[in-house]
Amino acid sequence: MTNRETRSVYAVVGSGYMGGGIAQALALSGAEVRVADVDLEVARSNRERLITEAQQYSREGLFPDHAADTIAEQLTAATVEDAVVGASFIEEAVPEKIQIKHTTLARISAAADPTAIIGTNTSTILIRELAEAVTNPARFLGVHFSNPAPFIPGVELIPHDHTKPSVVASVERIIESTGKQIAVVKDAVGFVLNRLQYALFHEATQLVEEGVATPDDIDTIVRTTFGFRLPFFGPFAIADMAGLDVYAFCYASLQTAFPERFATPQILKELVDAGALGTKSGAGFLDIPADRTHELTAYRNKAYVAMGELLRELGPAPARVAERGR
Ligand SMILES: NC(=O)c1ccc[n+]([C@@H]2O[C@H](COP(=O)([O-])OP(=O)(O)OC[C@H]3O[C@@H](n4cnc5c(N)ncnc54)[C@H](O)[C@@H]3O)[C@@H](O)[C@H]2O)c1
Repeated sequence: MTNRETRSVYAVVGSGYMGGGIAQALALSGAEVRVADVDLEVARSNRERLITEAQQYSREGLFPDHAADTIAEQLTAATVEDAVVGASFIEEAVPEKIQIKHTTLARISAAADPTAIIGTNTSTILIRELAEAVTNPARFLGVHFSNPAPFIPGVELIPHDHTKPSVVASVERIIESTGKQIAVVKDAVGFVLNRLQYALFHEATQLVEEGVATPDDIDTIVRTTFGFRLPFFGPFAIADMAGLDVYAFCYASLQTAFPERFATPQILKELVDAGALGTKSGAGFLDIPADRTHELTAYRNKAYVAMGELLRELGPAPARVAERGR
C-alpha cells in the first residue's frame, strides 16, 4: 500500500545485517519502515548504509531503478520506542543472545500498541522461550528471513503454541506483499531450515573426516547433482519422482554401514508397503497424479537446462575461480 492514508507502518529493531535487509524488503513493498538500533546514531548510520547499498544494487540491476529513492523516502531511523509506537508489525533482529532478545522484546512490548504484531528473526532460539519477554504473547511469532534477506525468497513463520491464528494470517499477508514465499512450521529446535541445513552439513563433515572426499569435491557434487534440483523440487517431490521403492532399496544399502543413522524412515516404509511408490503409482508423499507425469518431466527437463544456462552465463563463484587457479 503506497497511499499515504493507508500506508502500513512497520518497525525493525536491530538494523544490522539481517534487520537492514528486512527493512529494505519491507520498504520496497511500499510500507513506511522505521529502523532502530542500540541508539539513534547507529540507526541513522545504518539507514544511510541501506540507502547507499540500494544505489549500488540498482546500478548492478539487483534492485529496481529507483529503489534507493523509495528506501530514502520510506525508511526512517528512530529510537526503539519511537520506532515501534503506532507500528502494526515489528520485527526484532538483534544478536542471537537470549538475554539481549529478552530485554529488547520487553522494551518493544512496553512501547508498542497492544495489538501490534511482534516477530523475531531468531535462527535457533525457541519462540516460546522468547515469548516469555513479550506482553500479550499471542501476537508474537518467529518470522525467520534468510541471508541475504533482500534476495532470498523464503521466510519461515514460526508461531508458538499461543500465537493467535489471525496473527499468522496477517504476517503471511505482510511477507507476501514483499514478494516472498512463506511456510508455517512448528516451534521445534532448529525449526525446519536450520535442521535440514545442519543435517546436510553434518553428513558432509563426516565424509571429510572419514577421508571419503574433500570439501571442494563435496561442494561440487552437491552443486552439480542433487543440489541442482533443489530450486525446483524439495526432497519429497524428488523422492516421489525417483520412486519410493528405490529409496527403500538405497536405505537398505546404506544400513550395511550405518544401520542407525540410515534406518528406513517409518513414513517411507508405510507408503512402500501400501504400494504408494511416488509419481509412477500416482501416490506418494505429494500424491502427484500419474497422468501428469509427462508434464512434470517436461517441466523438470526445461528447468534443469535453464539452470545450466544460467550457471554458464554467471560463471563460477569467485571462490571457485581462485581454487581452480591455484
Ligand atoms: N546473519 C545471518 O546469516 C542470519 C540469518 C538468519 C537469521 N539471523 C538472525 O538475525 C538476527 C540478527 O543477526 P544479524 O546477522 O543481522 O546480526 P548483526 O550483528 O548484523 O545485527 C544485529 C544488530 O542489532 C543491534 N543491536 C544489538 N543490541 C541491540 C539492542 N539492545 N537494541 C537494539 N539493537 C541492538 C546491533 O547494533 C546490530 O546492528 C539474529 O537473531 C540472527 O540469528 C541471522
